Amino acid sequence: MTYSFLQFGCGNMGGAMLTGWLASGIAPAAFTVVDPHLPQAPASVRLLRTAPTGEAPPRFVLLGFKPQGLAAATPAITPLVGQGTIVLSILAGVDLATLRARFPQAGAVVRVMPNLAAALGKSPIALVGDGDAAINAEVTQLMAPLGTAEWLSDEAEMDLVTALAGSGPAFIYRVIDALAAGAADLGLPRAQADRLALAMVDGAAALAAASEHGPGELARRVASPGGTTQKGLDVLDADDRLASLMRDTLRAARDRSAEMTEEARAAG
Ligand SMILES: NC(=O)C1=CN([C@@H]2O[C@H](COP(=O)(O)OP(=O)(O)OC[C@H]3O[C@@H](n4cnc5c(N)ncnc54)[C@H](O)[C@@H]3O)[C@@H](O)[C@H]2O)C=CC1
Ligand SMILES: O=C(O)[C@@H]1CCC=N1
Repeated sequence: MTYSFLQFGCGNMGGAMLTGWLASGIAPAAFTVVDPHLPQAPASVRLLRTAPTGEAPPRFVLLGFKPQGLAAATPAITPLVGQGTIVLSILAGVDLATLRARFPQAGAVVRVMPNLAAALGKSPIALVGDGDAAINAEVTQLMAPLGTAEWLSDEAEMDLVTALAGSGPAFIYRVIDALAAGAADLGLPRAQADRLALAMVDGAAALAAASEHGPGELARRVASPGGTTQKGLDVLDADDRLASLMRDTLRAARDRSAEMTEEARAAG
């Protein structure tokens, strides 16, 4: 597959996606990055400070800047979006209607919600768009090197999916940090606690991903009756503690995504 790919914004998330694509063997020459601040693009990727002029619209345009930058960025991007262009947007909270209003001439607009593990090909990639089945298949193929594509049946799910799949790594990093901090408080040297917590989470996630069993059954298998694990699980489970903490966390992130949708609509 050859790509003609123009990426606006190559920071944390756009950079992770580009890293994932390049690692999969796609030729760097397939990509042009437009970013006013990126210090350096990966080797052989064309880096421009402003949108190119006089060039034919590419097959893919990726919007990879902050959601609040969409209105200001639109005039420079518009001439590069043709009827044969698929606009891919990773902008949290910017809905298809807003994107379509900005790029009415696009062949399709597709919202993409990845996370930073795209750099390793291990991101969930939530997708929703207004293209046909052939376009969706093409986008699925494009996303394959970054992780697991998951098309949503309803765009309304995107706020919650953003909380879970997009923001989720930050929540897990907090958990890793809290485990290590807890162990340090209870007496382990902090650096050792950090190493142990990270190795444990890495192995536990890999095992869960490889296992035919769900996390509930895996937890049961760790917990010997009358042993240490059950005592800890009793603390997490008491009064629905962990479950309600996770629900509240996701709700807050989801609601912020919905607010951002309104803000992006209001920006015109
Ligand atoms: N950071 C994350 O884990 C995730 C971020 N996202 C979304 O990705 C987008 C980018 O977020 P980050 O990468 O974290 O931000 P960032 O601040 O690291 O990167 C944004 C980049 O866009 C560039 N930029 C700003 N205005 C531009 C313009 N008009 N044209 C071209 N480039 C421009 C900046 O120079 C910067 O390099 C956001 O819309 C966010 O909602 C989505 C999923 C996960
Ligand atoms: O925090 C944010 O708004 C973005 C969207 C998902 C992850 N980062």
